[in-house]
Amino acid sequence: MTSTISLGGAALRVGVLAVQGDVREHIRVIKSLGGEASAVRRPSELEQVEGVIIPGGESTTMDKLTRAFGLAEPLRELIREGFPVYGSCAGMIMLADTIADPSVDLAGNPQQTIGGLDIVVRRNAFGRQRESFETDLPFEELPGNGSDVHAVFIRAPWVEKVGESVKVLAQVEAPDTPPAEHGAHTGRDSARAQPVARIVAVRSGNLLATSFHPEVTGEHRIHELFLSLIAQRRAEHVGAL
Ligand SMILES: NC(=O)CC[C@H](N)C(=O)O
Repeated sequence: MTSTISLGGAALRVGVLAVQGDVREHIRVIKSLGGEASAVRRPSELEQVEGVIIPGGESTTMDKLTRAFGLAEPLRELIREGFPVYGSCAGMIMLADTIADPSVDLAGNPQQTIGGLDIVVRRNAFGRQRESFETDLPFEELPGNGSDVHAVFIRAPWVEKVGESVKVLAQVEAPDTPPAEHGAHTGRDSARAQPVARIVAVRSGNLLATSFHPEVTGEHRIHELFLSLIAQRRAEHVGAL
């Protein structure tokens, strides 16, 4: 497939944060769409790219390594300037301003995030019974024919609250489990619970986040949407010169 998302012939340059997690699949999808994709492990590598993907993985580890590699502060600064970032699963947690249930290390310090997205996320929110599942979801703002997205959720977070700047792009029906029972509810509990819609994809300006993993199913439209945010930003910058 050739990309329609390039400007002046130069491919869009996307970095994938490569301190931990599911890096290779994102690089493959961006390349298949005609973009340039590279792993980002050093602050200097951030200067080579026009947008960053924060992949799925384990947000506690990712937080520690992102700070240890000196990437957290430069990323925050870029986000303040409108730099496009897409976070998937643990990446969504890293972009959230607030974690409802952060993990706490032995010294009593809660995990941190890069932030920028005015949302509250809950980690591992779907509980044991639906720890990993797949489903088809309507998803707003996608390029193409508007058909549902096949979404794979792996110990995924959901978004519990969104600020005014945040647009909800997708929701999924899940049993209405009280927070105290997260991770511990039984089949009987969920049979009693009424399903409610949980937010699983959001966008705020150039920040995009999904609870699920589109990169493992051959679904490319979410990456295309992300590339279009980068292309738009490049056009604005060129226009401003
Ligand atoms: N697939 C994922 O990225 C899982 C995220 C993980 N549960 C976390 O809290 O970091």
